[in-house]
Amino acid sequence: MAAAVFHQCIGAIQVHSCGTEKSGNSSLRFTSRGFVIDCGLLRKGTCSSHRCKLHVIRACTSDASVMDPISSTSHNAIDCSQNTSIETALILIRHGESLWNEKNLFTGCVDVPLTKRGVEEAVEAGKRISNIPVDMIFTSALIRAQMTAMLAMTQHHRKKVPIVMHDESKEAKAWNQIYSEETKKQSIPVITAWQLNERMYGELQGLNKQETAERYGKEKVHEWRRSFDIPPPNGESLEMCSQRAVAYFREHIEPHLQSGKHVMVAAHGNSLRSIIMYLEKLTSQEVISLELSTGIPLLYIYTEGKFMRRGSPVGATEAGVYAYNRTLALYRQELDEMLH
Ligand SMILES: O=C(O)[C@@H](CO)OP(=O)(O)O
Repeated sequence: MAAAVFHQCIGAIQVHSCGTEKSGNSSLRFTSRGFVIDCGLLRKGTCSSHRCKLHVIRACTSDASVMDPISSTSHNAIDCSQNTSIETALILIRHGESLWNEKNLFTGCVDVPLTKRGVEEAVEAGKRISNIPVDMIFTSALIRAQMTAMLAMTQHHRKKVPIVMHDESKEAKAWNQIYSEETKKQSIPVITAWQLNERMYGELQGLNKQETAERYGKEKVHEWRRSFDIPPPNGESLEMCSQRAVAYFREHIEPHLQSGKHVMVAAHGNSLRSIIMYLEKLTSQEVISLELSTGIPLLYIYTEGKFMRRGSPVGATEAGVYAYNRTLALYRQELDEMLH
């Protein structure tokens, strides 16, 4: 039944439609008036089978106030009598191009900033996710990931202020306290963690990739770069990197998703490959052919302990990006109402 499919998509809704029964790949498109059901029968506002004009549905009544990022209250549990499971967004972004990417040098844990192009990539990434809610940001301890996260957030429609949390000492913690609840609500905590750093490339750090291949042979260098368990000289293998990155993700990031927070993670090629390996249950064979572009955000929806990949939002105005689940759709509705 079509209605059942809709219920799966966004929870309890009122359907003003012809009640056509058609199962399959129905999807929801957001408009300023509500959610347009695209059940495959709807074309340009009329149902091709039944000439039913209004295929507009609204989510169940909910004040769905969005995010209080710093306090731990979650507002995602929407008061619908049906489907109350929490769905949250996880955005992963590899940093934009760095000065050593540009020079084709092994970078690893060397703390190199973005190029001008990297800055532009980060801004572009921000546009793509500008309508996706973000309650918390995790970045590595490296400036290229932090720059990417901050630049991306300059594009976000919510205009909340990302604030780097400093809890490395008692003093640091005390000295960056915020004393206004209202200001806290307009902030997004940014947590930095070395565990999300790029894999440590050992004695390859600072060497040119092309010259290293000429010196040690292409196969050897490919093995260092893309095997799962063979480390470069005195560096970390992908397996070693994945042990710390995935442990951090499971202990420190996943609980926030579970509690209803929308999370963005800005990190690196290999720490993100490790996390994606975990999210998508890739084998060590599969992960070695996974490549991530700089500055392209990837969206996952977390619900009931599962991660569902939604690809990369293709643009801030792309219809459909926001209707992946009812929480995102309601968030989008609030944004629209706020902006117009
Ligand atoms: O140099 C590095 O730190 C990484 C990412 O740029 O390189 P690779 O893609 O070879 O793992």
